[in-house]
Amino acid sequence: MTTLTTSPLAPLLEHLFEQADKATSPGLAALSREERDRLFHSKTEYRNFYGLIKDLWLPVSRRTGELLYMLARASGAREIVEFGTSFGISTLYLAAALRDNGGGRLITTEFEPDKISRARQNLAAAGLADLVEFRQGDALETLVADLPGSIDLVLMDGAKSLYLEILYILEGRLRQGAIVIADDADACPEYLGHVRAPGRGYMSTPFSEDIELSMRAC
Ligand SMILES: C[S@@+](CC[C@H](N)C(=O)[O-])C[C@H]1O[C@@H](n2cnc3c(N)ncnc32)[C@H](O)[C@@H]1O
Repeated sequence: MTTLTTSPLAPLLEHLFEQADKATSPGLAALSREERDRLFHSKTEYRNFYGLIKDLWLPVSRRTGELLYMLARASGAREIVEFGTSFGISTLYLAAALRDNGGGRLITTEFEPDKISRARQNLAAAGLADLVEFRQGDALETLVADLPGSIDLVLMDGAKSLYLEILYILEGRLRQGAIVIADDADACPEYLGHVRAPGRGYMSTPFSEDIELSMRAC
């Protein structure tokens, strides 16, 4: 029996994935494919882009969620940082792993206030709110202070154009053996270039559904 596979979390996740599937975005529908692509990759207009599509949940898949839970459990993670909370689906998987590891802290950050508020409710409904510290604002600002001295696991799932900048902020605190999971990493070639380059201190491999799985090796 695990927190992930039992009530209240298991039925809650089913319900949330159903809700996520139903969400639509007038903001996204109004954008041309070219404009969508440009904003998605922009390093300066990501705030505008995610504001336009704020009705979408954009959650990790169930498989990726299970992978997050397994990686956090297998590594015995106690200190986790998440970039990109949205409605808190990935947060639920990671917080469940912390609970089953015996406790810890998950710092998660999101700039849409309505999303943070819904994520808070979801974590409370799962009985996992005590493990999560929500930081509202741009991760480039919210993650620069008050971080754990040693980070065990990072999930990158916010604006793809910022993955490398966020990694630079966290890098000095990653413990040896720390795991970094980057969702939709193909959208961020400069990030992939860094974690895959010899001599940068990582082992890294593409893994499942557009994930880059990296480990801080030294
Ligand atoms: C792909 S969604 C995250 C999905 C979430 N991890 C889940 O599985 O439910 C990306 C989220 O990151 C947020 N975001 C993007 N860039 C951000 C930034 N620089 N700072 C804070 N939040 C950001 C967006 O508003 C959006 O809600």
